[in-house]
Amino acid sequence: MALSCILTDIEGTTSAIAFVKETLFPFAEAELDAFLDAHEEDPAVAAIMDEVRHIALHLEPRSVLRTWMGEDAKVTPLKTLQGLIWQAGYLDGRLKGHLWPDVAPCLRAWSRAGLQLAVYSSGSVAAQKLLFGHSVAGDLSPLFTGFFDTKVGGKREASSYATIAAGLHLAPADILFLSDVAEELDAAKAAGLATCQLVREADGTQPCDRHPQAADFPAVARRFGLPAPG
Ligand SMILES: CSCCC(=O)C(=O)COP(=O)(O)O
Ligand SMILES: [Mg+2]
Repeated sequence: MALSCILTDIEGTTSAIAFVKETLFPFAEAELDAFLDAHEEDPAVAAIMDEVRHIALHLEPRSVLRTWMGEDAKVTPLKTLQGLIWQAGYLDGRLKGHLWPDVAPCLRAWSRAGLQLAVYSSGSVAAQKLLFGHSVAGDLSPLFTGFFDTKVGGKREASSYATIAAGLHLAPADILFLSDVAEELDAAKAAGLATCQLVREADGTQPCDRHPQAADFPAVARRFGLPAPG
């Protein structure tokens, strides 16, 4: 199998689920009202609020956003807004993007070897760039040539992966998708991508025997014959 691109999920794959659920999400929830009071008139924020009103007709938009936050709903306007709120936290140092220690060395080795790297997360593209740009391992954003979010579709829909492959100008079979979530891997496999489930003990991932499994990124490298850090 000649892979030319690694497409990676974030939560549960490069980064701890606890970082997303216990740091990022509470940060956005705590800052929501202050952020909206200060920025509701900004065109980007006004467009998000219009989208919320369009989806949840007749409901109070701030309450809708809080309900979605409570449900961890992967709704594009919420994910876009969270990214805008996190920006201030990353820029003033209150937030630092968590990465498991095995991740950055492998990403660097894979990029050095000429593999393309791309991200597909429910978090907005802006949020992805912030996490990798302000990560515990430094600024990794230049390693990536593609960032994809729910604007290409949901992560459990095969068509999203076909859209990503087309966006990267690659055949689906050239791309290896890494994720902890079986339904996302099923969708990627249905679109023709190679798949590998990250089963991270610390995250309590449920193993799925429909896909190759790896405990960390070096195990992905061994399983797929990819370069490993020297
Ligand atoms: C860009 S980090 C924030 C991740 C996020 O908002 C989220 O909902 C988790 O999505 P993922 O697709 O990475 O599981
Ligand atoms: Mg995940």
